[in-house]
Amino acid sequence: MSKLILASASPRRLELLAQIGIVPDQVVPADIDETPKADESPRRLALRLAEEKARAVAKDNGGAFVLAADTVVACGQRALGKAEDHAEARKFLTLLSGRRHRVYGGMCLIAPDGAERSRVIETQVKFRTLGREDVDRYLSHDEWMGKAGAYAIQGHAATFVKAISGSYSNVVGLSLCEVDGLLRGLGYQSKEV
Ligand SMILES: Cc1cn([C@H]2C[C@H](O)[C@@H](COP(=O)(O)OP(=O)(O)OP(=O)(O)O)O2)c(=O)[nH]c1=O
Repeated sequence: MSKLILASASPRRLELLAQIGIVPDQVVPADIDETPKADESPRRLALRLAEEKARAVAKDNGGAFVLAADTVVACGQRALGKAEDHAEARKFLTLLSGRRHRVYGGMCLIAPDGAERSRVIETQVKFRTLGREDVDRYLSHDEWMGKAGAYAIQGHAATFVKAISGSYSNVVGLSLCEVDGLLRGLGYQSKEV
């Protein structure tokens, strides 16, 4: 049996893993700087942040599998992380209104022997046109907080989604298809399965 550490403060990621019977032995959020680098694409950003989170936690936790992820919403070449405040959340939602955007899920797994595997999963999401009253109503609740792009597809923002192509769980925070493959690929043995 292997020890698994989830390097994430996201309750969504814990819930998603529970959905497939994976219960991490420990949750250790990684405290890293999530500022994008100059000219860094949203895809590269999601990958780099997932890797940095995993490495930061693995450094102090030998003998365990360490799993980390990062979600970035991309509109054109613009990366939308978590909105800082109401005004920025409004800006993000207005930008996404009526458009197709991409959600990049970076994921990184480090094995006890130091082997590291990472990947980025892309999901395309098309929003319907959002009127001012849609945005006002959405922002009157806290759902936008702490979510890349200032929306939660698993919440009320489901009503914004006209079409989705690719992994749904990737948008929520962790592609279950890919994480299962990654864990099996590096030899993680779950207690549950
Ligand atoms: C687009 C979208 C994002 N999200 C969430 C997933 C992530 O938790 C969050 C993006 O921020 P992240 O920086 O990826 O994750 P986090 O800060 O919540 O946790 P940690 O860095 O410790 O792992 O947005 C949703 O819950 N629903 C959605 O529809």
